[in-house]
Amino acid sequence: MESVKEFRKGQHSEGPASILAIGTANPSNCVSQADYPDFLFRTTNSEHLIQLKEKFKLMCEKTMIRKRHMYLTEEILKKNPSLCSFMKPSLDRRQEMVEPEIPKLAKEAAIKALEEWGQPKSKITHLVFCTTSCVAIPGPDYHLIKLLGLPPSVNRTMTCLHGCFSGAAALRIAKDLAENNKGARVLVVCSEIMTFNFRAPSEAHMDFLVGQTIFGDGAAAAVVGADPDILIERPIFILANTAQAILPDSEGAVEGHLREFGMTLQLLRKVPQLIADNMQNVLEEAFTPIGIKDWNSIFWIAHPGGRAILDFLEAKLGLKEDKLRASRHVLSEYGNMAGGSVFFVLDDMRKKSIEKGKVTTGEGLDWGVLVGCGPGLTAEAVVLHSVAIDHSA
Ligand SMILES: CC(=O)CC(=O)SCCNC(=O)CCNC(=O)[C@H](O)C(C)(C)COP(=O)(O)OP(=O)(O)OC[C@H]1O[C@@H](n2cnc3c(N)ncnc32)[C@H](O)[C@@H]1OP(=O)(O)O
Repeated sequence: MESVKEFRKGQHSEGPASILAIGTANPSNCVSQADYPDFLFRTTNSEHLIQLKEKFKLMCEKTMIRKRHMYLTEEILKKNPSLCSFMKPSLDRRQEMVEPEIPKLAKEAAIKALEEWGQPKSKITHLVFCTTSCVAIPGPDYHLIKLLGLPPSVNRTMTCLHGCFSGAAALRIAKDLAENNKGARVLVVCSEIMTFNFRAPSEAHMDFLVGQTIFGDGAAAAVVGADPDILIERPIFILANTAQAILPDSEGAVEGHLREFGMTLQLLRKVPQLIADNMQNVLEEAFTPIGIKDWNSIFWIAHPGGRAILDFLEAKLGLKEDKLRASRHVLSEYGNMAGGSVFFVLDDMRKKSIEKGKVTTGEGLDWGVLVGCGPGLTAEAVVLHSVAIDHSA
């Protein structure tokens, strides 16, 4: 009989986990940022708040967001007036709406990732599902298994309410699963429809309004696995190392509580400063084993949390202007879609790297970092290694 030690040896992968495919999806309804103030103040009967609307217009302009996808349309809002008040009880309606939609949107992204991967879905062994938009049992992970027709034996992990660091956290979990279960193929999915955030404007609660200038709806999926069969699988980014930290003196900086009127949102103005001030330590923790200290020598997948966050990060770390290009592009085209955003950035980076004739998926560079910051404040970093691009293929 094999010893436990021998048996365990056979359970580990030989090499590190990689991202083998990426898919993204958004609701078809798309709102231009320039039109959003009219949309918000009209649908919430707030047109009389003339000064607040002017201020909101300016805030929208400063986000550097061009458009966002939103599940909520004027038609849906007309049928659900409780969402258009500031604080009327509306949690029931909000949850009833998103519970079926979160797995549906997740399915769209997952199908694209599975198609790119090109392998039978019966080979998926694990599912990591993240959302901050709904709470239900069984959760959207369960419904996604059914919608995709995945085997009922798939091992599920659901992370709820990790907000904007959930994408990075999901990759950390997927890496651990793939490297500790030989042959595992992990489907990672983040799906957000942020109806909790929509409400009438109030001058007394500006953080709600900041949320309404930046959040967008979207889902992203990836297939993660170690020891790829290079005849049939193509790694895109290798997951080399991970690190998570609660940032010092950041209590209450991003906070939310589920209440009868939806989710509260506390977003302190010092969020961009706090993230920027602490990023050096987060990066050192993640990159010390690799020996990299020059943050301009790596490619960047920063969570597009808001324009000010990217600006502060760039200034504090002395990053060259093009380092956050992919994050700024995703922010501009989709807004902040919480955890899924970093997968949109990864997708953009590998596609642009091919288009521009770069030698690797990381804009021609070898090493890179994916960072997400969210409630806590919690920062999560994933050290990535790019993969060579064969332009002759
Ligand atoms: C959900 C998660 O898990 C994690 C997340 O990603 S949470 C979201 C994280 N994102 C943020 O915190 C947003 C970061 N902020 C920004 O990008 C920018 O501040 C912004 C685009 C919203 C505005 O741009 P700006 O250059 O700061 O404009 P600025 O002129 O200084 O501010 C405009 C108005 O915004 C409002 N404002 C900005 N940040 C605010 C905040 N956190 N709370 C309340 N009001 C705020 C203020 O009313 C301000 O007007 P006054 O100066 O007259 O008070």
